[in-house]
Formats: sequence, C-alpha cells, structure tokens
Amino acid sequence: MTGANGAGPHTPLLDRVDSPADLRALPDALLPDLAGQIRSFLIDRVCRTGGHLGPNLGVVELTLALHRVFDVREGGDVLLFDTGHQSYVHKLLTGRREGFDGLRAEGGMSGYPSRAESGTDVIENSHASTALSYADGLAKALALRGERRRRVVALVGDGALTGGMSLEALNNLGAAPDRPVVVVLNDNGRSYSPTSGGLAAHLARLRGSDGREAAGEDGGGVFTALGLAYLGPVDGHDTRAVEDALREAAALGRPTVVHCVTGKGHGYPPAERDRADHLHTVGVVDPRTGRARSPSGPSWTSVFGEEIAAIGAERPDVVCVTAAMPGPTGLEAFARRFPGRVFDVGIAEQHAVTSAAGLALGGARPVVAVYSTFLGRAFDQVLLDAALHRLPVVLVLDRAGVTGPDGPSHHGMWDAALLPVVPGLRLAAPRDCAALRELLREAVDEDGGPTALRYPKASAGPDVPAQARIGHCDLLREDPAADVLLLGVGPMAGACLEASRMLAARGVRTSAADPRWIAPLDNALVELAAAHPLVLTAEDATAANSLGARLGQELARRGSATRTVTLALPPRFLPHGPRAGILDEHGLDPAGIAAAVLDHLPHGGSRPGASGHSGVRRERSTP
Ligand SMILES: Cc1ncc(C[n+]2csc(CCOP(=O)(O)OP(=O)(O)O)c2C)c(N)n1
Ligand SMILES: CC(=O)[C@@H](O)[C@H](O)COP(=O)(O)O
Ligand SMILES: [Mg+2]
Repeated sequence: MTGANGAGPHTPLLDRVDSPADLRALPDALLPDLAGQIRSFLIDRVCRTGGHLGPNLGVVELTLALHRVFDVREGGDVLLFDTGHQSYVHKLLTGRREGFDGLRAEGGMSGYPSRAESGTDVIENSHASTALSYADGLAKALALRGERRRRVVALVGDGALTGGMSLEALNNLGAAPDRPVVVVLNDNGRSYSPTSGGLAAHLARLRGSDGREAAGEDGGGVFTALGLAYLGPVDGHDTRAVEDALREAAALGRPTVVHCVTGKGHGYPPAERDRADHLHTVGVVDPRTGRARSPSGPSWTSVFGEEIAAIGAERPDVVCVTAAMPGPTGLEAFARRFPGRVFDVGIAEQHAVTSAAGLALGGARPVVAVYSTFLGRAFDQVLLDAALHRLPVVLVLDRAGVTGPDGPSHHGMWDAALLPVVPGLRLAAPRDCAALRELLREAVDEDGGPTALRYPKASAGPDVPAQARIGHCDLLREDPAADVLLLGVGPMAGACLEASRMLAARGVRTSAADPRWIAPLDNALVELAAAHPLVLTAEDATAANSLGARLGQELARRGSATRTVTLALPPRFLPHGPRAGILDEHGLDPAGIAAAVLDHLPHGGSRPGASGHSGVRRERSTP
C-alpha cells in the first residue's frame, strides 16, 4: 500500500500517533493494524536509508505495550534501551516520524536514542549491556529523592544480557526489593547469530522451548535466584499479553523481569528468512528482497577474513575469538574451515581478551576480532591480563577511525591513543589490503607480547606500492630535497601520497612514508623524521597520544629542530554522518593535508615556478 502522496506506504493510523497519549487513546482493537502500519513504514524508510531493520521489526508490539502501560516522559517513568539500536518504534511513537527520512544521515536523526531529539530518550551510548546499570543507579536516585512512583523500565536483548555489566547490575537490582524496576527481556535468541553460551541455553529452558515445562510462576531461574521477580515467558508479538505482564510487573513494585519472546525481523519475510542475522543492519536495499541493489566490492573485513583463514590452515595453533560478531568481523570463513577453533564468547569483550590470554597461556595463538570502539571496555584486560604477562594475543580492530552512521559511540577513534600506553604492545595500521595481509602475519608471528591491527569501515582501495622499506616503515615517495615529510597512518598514507603530488604541482617538495607499526615508535622512523624540517602526520584517530604527538615528544627529547604537525580528530564526540564527510571536515583528505602543509610552511609554501591550481583547499576547520 502506498501513501496518499504516493511516497511510501499508507499509514493512516500511524499518522494519527504523534505521542504516547495518542497511542493510549487508540482502542485495543486497532493495535494490530497500527503494528502492521509501523512495520510497513519501517521497511519502507529503513530500506531507503539503511539502519537496524531486523531488531526494530522485532520490538513493534513490545514498544506499543511499553508506551501504553508506562507514562514515559520527563518527570514520569524512565524507559531505557540497551544498545539503543532497537529504538526506532519508540521514536515513531514520540513524534519523530518525519525524522526517518534523514535517519543516520549528516544532520539527520540518530539511529540511537538522543536526548537532543526527545526528553524521553536517555542512553545515547550504543555499546551493549549498560541499561541495567543505568536502571540500578536511576532507581537508587529516585528512591533517595522520594520519587518512588516513577518506574524505571529497561528493554534489554538476550545478547546484551551476555555482557558482564548486565550480571553486575542484576546482582545489585536483586538486592533491593523495594525499587520499582522493570526489566523487559527481549529474547529473540540472537545477537547477530544465535546467542551463545550457557545463558542462552538457560533462557531457552525458561522459554520452555527445549521441550521441558516453561518456567511459569515458580521458575525464573537465574533471575529469581538473584532476588528479582520473574514473569514469563510472554509472546512478545501479542501487545495485550505484554501489556498485562507489564502491568503485573509494575504492580509488584520490585525489580521484575518480564521475559518476552520475539523474532528478529518479525513480519518481514526477507528478514525472517535471512539466515545470517535476520537483517540486523542493512544498507540501502531493495524492500522486496532486503538485499543491496549493488553488491559491494572487497572490504578490509573480507580481506582479513581470507587471510586469517589461510593462516589458520598453516598454523593449527591459531584460534579466533569473537564477541558475538563472527559475521561482521569476517570470521565466517575461518569458522567454516576450523569450527572448533572459533570461540563466540557473547557480547563480552572483557572476557574475550582475558579468555584469549588464557588461550595463549595454554599454547594457542589467539586472534581477537572486535570493532575498535568496543575494545575500550577491555582496556584493563589488554593492559594487565595480556600485556603484563607478555602474552601473544593478537587484537584485530575493525571499524577503526571514523565509522559514520552509528555516531559518536561507534567511531573507533580512541584505540590509537589507548594502546600505545600499554607496555610491550605493538600497534600496526595497514595502509591497504596487501599491507593488512602482511601485517597480520607479522602480528600473528610476534611471540613477545600482544599486538593490534587497526583498519577502517571502508571499501578496500587500490594497493599503494612502496619505494623502499626503512626499519619497519615504507617510503612511498622520496624527494632528497623535501622540506616536508608526510606520514599517513593506515589508509591516510594513500591520502598523504596524493597530497604530496598536489603539493609538487605548487613547487612544494615533500616525501611520503607509511609507518606501518605506529607504536612503539620505530627508531628508523624517528631518524627519518629528524632528517626533515617539518613532519606532518595524518591520523584517522583522536589527536591525543597520536603518532604525531609521540613523534614530536621523541624528536624534542633528542634535541631535534624538526617541527611536527598532527592532523587528527579533535578530542570531542563526533556526530553520525558519512565517513568521508567527517574526515574531510577535519582536513583528513588529500586537499586538506596539502592545505595543512602550506599553512605551516614559511611563506605559505609559495615558491618560484609554482604553477596552476593544485586542488589544494585552503579553508580548513579548526580542530
Ligand atoms: C559492547 C558491544 N559489543 C558489540 C556490539 C555490537 N552489537 C550491536 S547490536 C548487537 C547484538 C545485540 O543483541 P541483543 O541484545 O540480543 O539485541 P537484538 O539485536 O537481538 O534486539 C551487537 C553484538 C555493541 N553494540 N556493543
Ligand atoms: C548496534 C551495533 O553496535 C552494530 O550493529 C553497529 O551498527 C555496527 O554496524 P556495522 O557493522 O554496519 O559497522
Ligand atoms: Mg537478541
């Protein structure tokens, strides 16, 4: 059905709902139609913009019930979304229908809760397993303020429950029977792939889906064992049934788990049929099939996946660890070939790292594949469980640098600042896929301690050949009379090489090099830098503790007169938007790099014989 104006589906009921009050005014009999119209709307819009389609199709009735039972508003009940990728229906019900045309686009609506968008939104962090800790703290604060009538409700996925913080929070919630906290467990049996571990099996028993009696009144398993009340299992696609359970939970006035059973992608056959992850995240796809209109080329992830599988065939000691993301991190080929050598630990990055340290202690060579942003919560484990013991754990950090549509809590911009402080850890940044293959092998072969590789969420560009190797770094373009050395970290090396060519057209002589291993500093790199009056580094990472900052410190320590300039990301949270646009905004593109060189050269770099427009862009944003 298309809408009256021909753009999108016909959603007359949804068009009448601009607030939870409008929803509560609707007669029960209209709820199934409303749910259907919400699904049609989400399929139409998210297939155009990209986003989390499967998770949101799975929580339509749940979210309707939540807003019909609880008075979610500033000063009212508090609704928390764990991870937040499943908050689209909530956004629809709180007056943001129009925002979906610009979902996750620059300046458009966030794909996660956003306090700037609505007073009903709370958690902006898209990292899983935080909601119950927020709920615990909020409930304590409201109790201290005597506001016991305000309920705290947390919607948590079964995957998010496998994160350690969830258990830490349950341990606290269960100890305070007088706090009105409702934990809505959205159990669809999956993170991306089927949720792993003993908890998943336990939930299956509670669901009664393993053939035994469902938990029923006396059951509740781990939840009642920890002191919470348990209601369920409830059909999460039956709005009335969920409403009844939520009202019962609210009436108990104590921490209560309402165990809802749903299906990721429910009501949309392409998602229901999708065996990979029920269309967990889609790009721009054909709504009839849920598939991309044009296949994407090789990615950094796919190249990693090929190479680690090849290494796995050569080295039986190599094993892989994933935190519930075997597909997104490229481990599927390895898993197919070596099923007993891939460990999905759940959404548990801290455990992933220390379990990998245990694997290394036991003689295996563990490769932990995670997104850069998620490694942040496992810093202590990297520092003291792996590096202190000088264990050869290999960390492969996908989505390093600006990621784009997932916004500030997904940009992988802090790993390159955190990891160089870890004694004995070596950090590499491949400039292209050939370098990824080479550096991955160097990392796997490193016996003296942990290593890490970082690469971006981007399609794999062409390989960038080197003229020579000096120490660990590659010389990409050498000019013996160069005034400036351009050092590009990772794919920024290619951008620096392009900038070098643009500057040559203006008579500015530069050399360009790729450091490859960016921490600790390679002596040959420091000496190469010291041979130039000016060194400019370009880094898709925060400026704090950057290669440029560390190089500058070392050059100063050595008494060198070389000046260093660091082009990197500013020390603030960056919004969602296209990766290329954000990089350009911060001068991390060839024209921006060239402009930065001209800004820092005496006389702006203009020299006799400089000719033509080199494409160098002079205006640049301030960091
Ligand atoms: C700490 C952390 N690790 C990994 C992710 C990536 N991630 C996003 S959603 C998701 C699966 C969440 O599963 P679940 O909580 O069951 O929610 P569902 O998608 O099933 O609704 C994962 C692993 C994340 N957001 N946070
Ligand atoms: C919500 C979440 O953490 C992931 O689903 C995130 O959206 C990763 O997206 P990509 O895999 O597309 O980078
Ligand atoms: Mg799930």
